Amino acid sequence: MSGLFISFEGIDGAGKSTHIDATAKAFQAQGRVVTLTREPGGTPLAERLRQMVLNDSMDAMTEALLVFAARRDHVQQVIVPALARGDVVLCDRFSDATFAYQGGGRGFDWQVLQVLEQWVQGSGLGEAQALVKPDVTVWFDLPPAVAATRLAGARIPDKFESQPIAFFENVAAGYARRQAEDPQRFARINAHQTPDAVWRDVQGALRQAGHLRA
Ligand SMILES: Nc1ncnc2c1ncn2[C@@H]1O[C@H](COP(=O)(O)OP(=O)(O)OP(=O)(O)O)[C@@H](O)[C@H]1O
Ligand SMILES: Cc1cn([C@H]2C[C@H](O)[C@@H](COP(=O)(O)O)O2)c(=O)[nH]c1=O
Repeated sequence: MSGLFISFEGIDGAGKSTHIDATAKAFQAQGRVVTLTREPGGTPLAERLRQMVLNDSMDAMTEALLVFAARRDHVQQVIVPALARGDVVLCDRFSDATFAYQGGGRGFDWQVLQVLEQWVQGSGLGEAQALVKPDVTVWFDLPPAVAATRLAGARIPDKFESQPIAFFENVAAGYARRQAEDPQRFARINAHQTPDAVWRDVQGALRQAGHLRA
């Protein structure tokens, strides 16, 4: 059986985490082995880099280089081996988040991010070849003002969660640009609904793509 790579994306508070466990259970009920992971993170080294990215002040290029360094380790150590075993890999954020947050949110150069993506998710030798990238990206699309209301008081905000709504408008624009560049890969979910309705749409999208049975 071949592996399947699904990423979950959206601005902070959009509702990704609420639905990733349910997605894992749905695949396990169909006899699939699931690898649940996240970015930045997923390996001991990448989790250490996560702490820096989420807590330390730095410029946009430093942030981009650290998240790609974490991704390189994660791809090599976890994602590629899991896909080779035939697992379903469910990843809470992947490279679209870098384009959305560092590209859209921070205004870092989109073309430089595309070069880094080729290097990090390819062979690392700069050769033109198939990238390690999600088969499906489930994008939880939620107005930033609604996400802010959901997060208010829920936990101590990290560096990104403390950003103003204007920042998240730019992050959302980054996600929209990524979707426009690769529309077949994206399942855009209206996350401004009840959790049950969002879950129905997530299942519907994965069924329509032929990955979940009814
Ligand atoms: N459809 C929904 N309607 C109302 N509240 C929701 C909905 N989905 C999730 N929530 C609540 O919103 C908050 C954020 O949800 P969740 O942690 O799943 O978001 P997230 O996208 O994973 O956020 P982050 O990326 O910041 O970790 C939680 O308190 C959760 O219970
Ligand atoms: C992968 C990735 C993530 N980020 C940001 C986005 C979030 O604010 C945090 C991760 O926190 P979460 O609770 O796991 O969603 O990191 C980023 O800026 N760039 C990235 O590439």
